[in-house]
Amino acid sequence: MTRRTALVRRPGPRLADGLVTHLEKSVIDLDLAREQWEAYAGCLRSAGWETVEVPAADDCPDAVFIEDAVVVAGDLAVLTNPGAAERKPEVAAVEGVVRDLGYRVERITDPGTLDGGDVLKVGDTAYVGLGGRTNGAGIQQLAGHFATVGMRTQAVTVERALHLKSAVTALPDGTVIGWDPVVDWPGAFPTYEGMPEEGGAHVVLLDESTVLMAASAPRTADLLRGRGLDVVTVDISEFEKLEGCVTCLSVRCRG
Ligand SMILES: NC(=O)NCCC[C@H](N)C(=O)O
Repeated sequence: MTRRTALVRRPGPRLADGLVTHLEKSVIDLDLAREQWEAYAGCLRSAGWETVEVPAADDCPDAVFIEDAVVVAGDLAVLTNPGAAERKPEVAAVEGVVRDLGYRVERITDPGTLDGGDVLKVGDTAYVGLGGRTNGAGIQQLAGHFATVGMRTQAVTVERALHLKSAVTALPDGTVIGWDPVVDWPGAFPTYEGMPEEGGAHVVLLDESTVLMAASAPRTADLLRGRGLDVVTVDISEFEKLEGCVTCLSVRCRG
């Protein structure tokens, strides 16, 4: 497989009813959210990614955070079993899309729960957040599935953030970056560096030298540019109010 396809899912009319766990609820501007989502998808396409829309799930306020519904690795797509009951109906419509893309499909089932936002792949290691949304049974099931594509799985406790990838992501060279106040176990990663802003913990790898980041982390963007990376920024303020970040608005399928 050689592909650079990104799954995305349009925000629905009930976006403002999305869950918040570590933040106070604030007013969401739905029109602005829709514009920001278009701009985000446009950034992916400008960087050479084909975007594929998963059918909207308008009854599910958080469906736009498509990363939580499916995890891909090699030829495998693992449909998740989200830890929040409200989000479980988001998963069903993803299956047809990943099958059409040629993926072999497995799934996380009860009593296991797992949100894709808890899965950080770095090389052939998948770090998986054990916390509010993902439990030990979910991680065990994922480890079994990932073993079939040569990925090893390591659990990392997450207590101060919604998901592991709300706290840390990885640069193209494998360095794990995070925002120290919400990183429970920096020592879990071979290399870890704290970034100066919360939004600076989140990068989407567009290619080997380019990352996509939220506009809310300008100091981190400068810092990463200083390290020789190309940095593309996009304003996702309406999704940040719902504890979303750049990673959770797409699923990158590389092969
Ligand atoms: N992967 C992610 O970080 N997803 C963000 C999900 C935010 C959503 N409001 C939720 O609480 O599930």
